[in-house]
Amino acid sequence: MQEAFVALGANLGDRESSLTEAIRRLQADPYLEVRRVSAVYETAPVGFTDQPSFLNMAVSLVTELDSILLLRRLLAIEQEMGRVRDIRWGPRIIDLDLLVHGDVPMETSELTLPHPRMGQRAFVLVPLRDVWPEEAPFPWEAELSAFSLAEEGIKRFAEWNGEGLRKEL
Ligand SMILES: Nc1ncnc2c1ncn2[C@@H]1O[C@H](COP(=O)(O)OP(=O)(O)OP(=O)(O)O)[C@@H](O)[C@H]1O
Ligand SMILES: Nc1nc2c(c(=O)[nH]1)N=C(CO)CN2
Repeated sequence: MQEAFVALGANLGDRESSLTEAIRRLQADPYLEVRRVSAVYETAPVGFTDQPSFLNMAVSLVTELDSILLLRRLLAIEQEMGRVRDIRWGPRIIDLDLLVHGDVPMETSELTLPHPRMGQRAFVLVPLRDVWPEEAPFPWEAELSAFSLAEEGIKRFAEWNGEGLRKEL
């Protein structure tokens, strides 16, 4: 069993329902065991900026699957939920990115691990920090502490209460 970390994002339609649905699908997958679920953050769009703000979160899970099979299950969830691919970095109902799986880096045309852009993305590192094991050093601590969350347009939006999202008051 190896631990994996997955980033989730949504900025089209009912963002909260999409994230809830994606987590339910991960939890229902017999090959995956979801361990921790981060808080939900509302984040300003990065890359292609003329699009609605995102909700972002992260989960940790354990699995016997190899990294490619794990990625394919994540892509299948995106597809089943109706994700349409058009603009690169453009708006989407749901996005599931594999950030890290075990400690083996890899680079193929289908999958690069760790995710090649994660260190530059506060919207990934902030939720990832929530689910990173306390006993292990967080490898992107320096990158994370260099971000100003206000400047990055990141604010805490909701929590996962085990079944769904609970809005922060
Ligand atoms: N670590 C990874 N996680 C997810 N997809 C990856 C990864 N490495 C390579 N890919 C490949 O990238 C392809 C495009 O992914 P996707 O459409 O989610 O990109 P994006 O979210 O628009 O941009 P970004 O990759 O910058 O997050 C996937 O089909 C997959 O084969
Ligand atoms: N704030 C934010 N910006 C993005 C996001 C995202 O999830 N959150 N995903 C992108 C494509 O991977 C591009 N830009």
